[in-house]
Amino acid sequence: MSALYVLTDVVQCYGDREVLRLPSLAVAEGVILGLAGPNGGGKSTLLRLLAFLETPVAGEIHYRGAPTVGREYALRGEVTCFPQEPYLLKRSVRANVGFGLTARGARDVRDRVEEALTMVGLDPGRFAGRMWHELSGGEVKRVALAARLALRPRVLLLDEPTANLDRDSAELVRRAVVAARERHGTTLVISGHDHAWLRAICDDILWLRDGTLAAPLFADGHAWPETAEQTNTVARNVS
Ligand SMILES: Nc1ncnc2c1ncn2[C@@H]1O[C@H](COP(=O)(O)OP(=O)(O)OP(=O)(O)O)[C@@H](O)[C@H]1O
Repeated sequence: MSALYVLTDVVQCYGDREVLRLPSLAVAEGVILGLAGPNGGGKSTLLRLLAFLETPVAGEIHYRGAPTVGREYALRGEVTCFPQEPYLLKRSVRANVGFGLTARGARDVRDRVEEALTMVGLDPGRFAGRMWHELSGGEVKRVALAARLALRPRVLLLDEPTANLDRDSAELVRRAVVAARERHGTTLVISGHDHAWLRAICDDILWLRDGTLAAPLFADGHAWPETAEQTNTVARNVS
């Protein structure tokens, strides 16, 4: 696999406070990379940089082999974000999931909406015609995820996608994410506090604390941050 992102000496500050410092980080195309660590560790900040929503105050981000500085706006179309608290448009489930596809002029909107709903475990026959207010909180989250999956993005960045979900819903999200990579080759970066869930799905998990990369967790769980000695190890599949 080749590197999709390469970050070198990246620093991000809010005001005069440094919140992220990454000497070196590479994310391979097609990987599922987890971001773990305590509140305020810098996970969401890193996701915003990978989404090109912010520009670092220092350092370089390369995407698909080219520098990104000055091209952030154009590059945002390559990346789809799933925020911590996704919301739906005041429309039907079908209209919500199809919104981005219709905006892009896709022709097979109906089929792709149904595929995406099925991927998140929502039967299109039961759910597509429902209105946004006829859903539980967990269903809202899965509809919002289906709207992102329907776009078949190259990169999908998920900020705590299982927060407030019960075990069954979290499992459905896990399967949907795996399917996105298997069917469409999507690269996924996922932040979360549910370490067991992350370990079940991620090729690698990075541990961010106080804005720096600490010891890595591996998907097989053999190295927890308390005991690991390695630092600044990054997604292993980078060539
Ligand atoms: N817009 C902002 N302005 C100022 N400081 C910010 C802003 N966003 C985040 N921060 C600060 O940056 C640091 C990293 O925050 P970030 O949201 O990236 O952490 P996180 O690891 O995602 O946390 P959580 O697990 O709570 O979601 C924190 O100290 C936070 O207070």
